[in-house]
Amino acid sequence: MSNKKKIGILGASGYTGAELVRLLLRHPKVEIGLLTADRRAGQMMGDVFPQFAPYQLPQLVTIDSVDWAAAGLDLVFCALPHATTQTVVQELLSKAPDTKVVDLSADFRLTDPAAYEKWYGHAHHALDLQQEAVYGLVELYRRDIKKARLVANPGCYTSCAILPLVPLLKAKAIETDEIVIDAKSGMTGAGRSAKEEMLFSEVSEGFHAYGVGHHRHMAELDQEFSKAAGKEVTPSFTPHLLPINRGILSTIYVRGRRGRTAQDLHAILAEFYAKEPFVHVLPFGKTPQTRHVRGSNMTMIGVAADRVPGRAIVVSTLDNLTKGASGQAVQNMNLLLGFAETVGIDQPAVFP
Ligand SMILES: NC(=O)C1=CN([C@@H]2O[C@H](COP(=O)(O)OP(=O)(O)OC[C@H]3O[C@@H](n4cnc5c(N)ncnc54)[C@H](OP(=O)(O)O)[C@@H]3O)[C@@H](O)[C@H]2O)C=CC1
Ligand SMILES: CC(=O)N[C@@H](CCC(=O)OP(=O)(O)O)C(=O)O
Repeated sequence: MSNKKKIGILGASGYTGAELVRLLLRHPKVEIGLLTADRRAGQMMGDVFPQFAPYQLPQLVTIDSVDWAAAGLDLVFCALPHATTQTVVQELLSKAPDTKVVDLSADFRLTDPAAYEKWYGHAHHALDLQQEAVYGLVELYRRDIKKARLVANPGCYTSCAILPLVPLLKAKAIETDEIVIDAKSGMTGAGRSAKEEMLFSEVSEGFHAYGVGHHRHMAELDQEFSKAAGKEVTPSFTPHLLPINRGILSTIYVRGRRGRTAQDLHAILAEFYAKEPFVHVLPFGKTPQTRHVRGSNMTMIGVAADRVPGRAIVVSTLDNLTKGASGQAVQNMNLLLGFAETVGIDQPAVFP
């Protein structure tokens, strides 16, 4: 009998679900025991994504057909649309309370029920689980994640901004009311379901901002920044849609506090992440590109001086499907199941 841990992926026919399959196929300590889909239930992964055709994988089934108590799953990844997730996770944990869950949606990321209701437009349906969930950004919450049952994997834009900014806020090294995050994402960030505004002809050869002044990731940024600073922080944040498949790059403008220079801010980040396997701080003045992290679980951060006295420019990049979603989720799984943190996710970016 295999002593590998048995893993389920809900929403395996979507982009983050498929990225989980890609990563777990190379993971030596787990086997995939369940894959679910909605419209594509009944198909094989190789029918939906031909790159998986050579691999032995379970057939895609509906969530309703799963008997959670009998499934014998050690851990379930939930890669479903927002709001669908809450009732599914509630049902799963009521029938199989020892199963660990890593949820990739936003359903359990916000600790304040009022903030959830405000930003997502409806009351939360599983408030007890919302309170139980641990925010799954490993570099900041490693100790809590190891003890958790339900982990709320962070958003992709938010990871790309929280990783560079939280150490600076914790060190009280930047002014909290002058943070500007100018973020750009590739199109897989929007998921695989067909949407008119995501057609090639609507996005290629162009570039635009969206969610201007009201994107829901602001709630997550406010939560994590305020916690780090010990006071309310509301940054400016504007997402843009890039006509590329994978990658987020954020250009972040900050002002050093009490005479802190850009070099001081760089030193804080370099020290904070010196031992982290998935965050790389570049030498001062150098900035990363999305292609340096494509397909890897790495976040790259660069810091440079602004010509405006007292200000610094921080550039941060990650792959939205990997460190921004499924790679981060596997990093969480490794902690939850007691594996070394880097197993299965230590490959470098694809080249070129
Ligand atoms: N894409 C990204 O970069 C990131 C995504 N996320 C979050 O991860 C989650 C998944 O995103 P993503 O993979 O992009 O989404 P996709 O739209 O690509 O995939 C959604 C998956 O959920 C299934 N599904 C849809 N509706 C239902 C339903 N009502 N009941 C059961 N299953 C359903 C789909 O099945 P079928 O294919 O059969 O319709 C598909 O497998 C979302 O909450 C998203 O916000 C988080 C960070 C980054
Ligand atoms: C390019 C694009 O559309 N990106 C998505 C965010 C990515 C994501 O999935 O974040 P959540 O998990 O919080 O939904 C958006 O702006 O809605």
